[in-house]
Amino acid sequence: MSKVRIAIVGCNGRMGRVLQQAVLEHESATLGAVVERPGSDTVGLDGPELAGLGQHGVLIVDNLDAVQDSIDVIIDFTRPEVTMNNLHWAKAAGKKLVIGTTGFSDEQKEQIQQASETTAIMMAPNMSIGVNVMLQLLKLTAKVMGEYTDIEITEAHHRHKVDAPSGTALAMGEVIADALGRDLKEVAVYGREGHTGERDSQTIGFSTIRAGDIVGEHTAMFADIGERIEITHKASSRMTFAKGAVRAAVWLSGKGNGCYDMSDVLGLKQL
Ligand SMILES: NC(=O)C1=CN([C@@H]2O[C@H](COP(=O)(O)OP(=O)(O)OC[C@H]3O[C@@H](n4cnc5c(N)ncnc54)[C@H](OP(=O)(O)O)[C@@H]3O)[C@@H](O)[C@H]2O)C=CC1
Ligand SMILES: O=C(O)C1=N[C@H](C(=O)O)C[C@H](O)C1
Repeated sequence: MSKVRIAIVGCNGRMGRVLQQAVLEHESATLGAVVERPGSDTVGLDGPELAGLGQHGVLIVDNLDAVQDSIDVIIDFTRPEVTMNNLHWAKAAGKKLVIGTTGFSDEQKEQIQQASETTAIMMAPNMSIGVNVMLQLLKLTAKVMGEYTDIEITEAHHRHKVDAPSGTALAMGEVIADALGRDLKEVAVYGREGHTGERDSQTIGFSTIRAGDIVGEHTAMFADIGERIEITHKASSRMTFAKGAVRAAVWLSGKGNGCYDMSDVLGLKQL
């Protein structure tokens, strides 16, 4: 079988560099293209070589038109506005799209859903296996203990992260709120300061840490009087996200139109 030809958009970024490595190491994938921002002074350079992976003859371009015939699936870990442009391009060009970017507005999420009616899209704020198993554990814990415990979500990331709370923390909140029949928009509390009054038992609290080189850490606490459960995931390497994204791209290459997530890729919905 021929290999799935993957384009990495944002190839010089923290994720872009490990994504190139993960594609090169995957037996069913090949690096079809590497893309950077228009006007980048890295255009024309060998993408993998710049990422410290040796020469592979895949030269950086600054637009997807230039590589349309060399790619099957796009992997995008950039910024929301960049991803939205790539979404429109993918739709017009009939290419499949894996979205790892976080920080979308509700309107942008709606546009992604709409595009998936005519394009295959896989979107997940966290592509590690561990976080997606954790989301299943949260569903179970919320159903058993959520009604009588105080629920707090904390997350920690590196100093360069630009969105907060993380996409993963928000997904954790959504899974828990859904399991409890609550609307996250109504019950989420994003940080506390001053005279806050006592805790409202229906709320789900979020706390954010930005420091140093933390790759990504997430905890959900379900606290009662006398006991509490804390479910934690710690990523210590971006390769865990990159491997998940490449696995998703290869999986998506065989799928029809629709909006999929990591639980589809990992077969967690059948559990
Ligand atoms: N789903 C998941 O599992 C994970 C998701 N993420 C998310 O991925 C995103 C990226 O994170 P990270 O890699 O740390 O960020 P970086 O800022 O390191 O990387 C983003 C890259 O995109 C490039 N870029 C900007 N504009 C364009 C454009 N128009 N075309 C092509 N490339 C462009 C940037 O270039 P320049 O520097 O010149 O602006 C940069 O190289 C974030 O939203 C983050 O939250 C991160 C890890 C895991
Ligand atoms: O920006 C990051 O680095 C990460 N972002 C994702 C998120 O917002 O949840 C996933 C991961 O934790 C790393």
